[in-house]
Amino acid sequence: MTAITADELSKRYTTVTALDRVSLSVNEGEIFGFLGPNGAGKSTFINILLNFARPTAGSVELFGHDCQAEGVAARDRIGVLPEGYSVFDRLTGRQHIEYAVRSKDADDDPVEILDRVGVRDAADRPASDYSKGMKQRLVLGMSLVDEPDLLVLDEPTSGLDPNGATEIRSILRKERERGAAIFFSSHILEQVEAICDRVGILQDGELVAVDTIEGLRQSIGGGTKLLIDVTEVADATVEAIRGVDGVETATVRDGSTIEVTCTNDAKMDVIVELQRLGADVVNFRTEEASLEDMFVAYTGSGQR
Ligand SMILES: Nc1ncnc2c1ncn2[C@@H]1O[C@H](COP(=O)(O)OP(=O)(O)OP(=O)(O)O)[C@@H](O)[C@H]1O
Repeated sequence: MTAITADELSKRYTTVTALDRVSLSVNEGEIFGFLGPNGAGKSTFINILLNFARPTAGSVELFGHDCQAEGVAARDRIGVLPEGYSVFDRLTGRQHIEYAVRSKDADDDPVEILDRVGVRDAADRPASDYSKGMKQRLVLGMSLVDEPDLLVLDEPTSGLDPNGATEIRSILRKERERGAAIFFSSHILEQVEAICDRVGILQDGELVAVDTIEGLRQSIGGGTKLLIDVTEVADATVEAIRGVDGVETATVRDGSTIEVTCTNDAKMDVIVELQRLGADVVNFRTEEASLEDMFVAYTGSGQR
């Protein structure tokens, strides 16, 4: 059974189409990255999952239960880390988890959960004393109560430093190991690339791509990135490279490196074109396309 199944899901506000016929499925036990720039519609999708908003058309199910018509049953097997969550300043970490255990009518050991999210040593301190990373892990811990089969996380690593983000990712990997599916929204590409089995890219409410990272790489033509160091870069040279068959993007990095994403077959054509234009090539090397390169190729926009 799939964890999430969206079928032609649309949401229109008065003047904005926040979601435009989005169809996707998230399998049990996979980490799915839901990626898109600000305003793409990620939170709207999650709000409909949680029945905080109703779709204008289409539907979405959690474990076979319609999120609107059978909201309670749909949410029964999920844990949620909402965007912009807050903690209760006067309650300790332990009291937060105890609260979640009671409200889910579960029987988890709060200390074991605090241990899993790395705040066991601070169990009896008020949450107001916690760092941002600790607060984030504490709220993540609340979402882990009752062993949910799906975790829905809205920007779980936003505002964290790289160490904080790494800690969250390692907790999520352990959740996947025990069989949970994870739906993870983010506009930070590195976060998604580092952990997700599959990625969906949302742009202006439309799902423009959904695939494994490797699959996305293949579909932008093998996804090779060519880095060419030249003594001088002329705009006309970069423009001419963009015109070579098989080239997706060509940009200038650090003033003297031309960065080209292209199919494997186009690599030599790019070098030949540079020679034809009289560019003085000092060095060239290849890299695999990153998720950011793919994001640019799919949405035509930069990161953040
Ligand atoms: N309640 C609302 N009323 C009107 N428009 C809304 C409402 N909620 C969201 N929108 C609009 O819908 C679009 C999608 O917003 P949404 O918050 O889902 O995007 P997002 O991808 O989560 O963005 P971010 O990464 O900034 O959180 C935006 O244009 C937003 O302004």
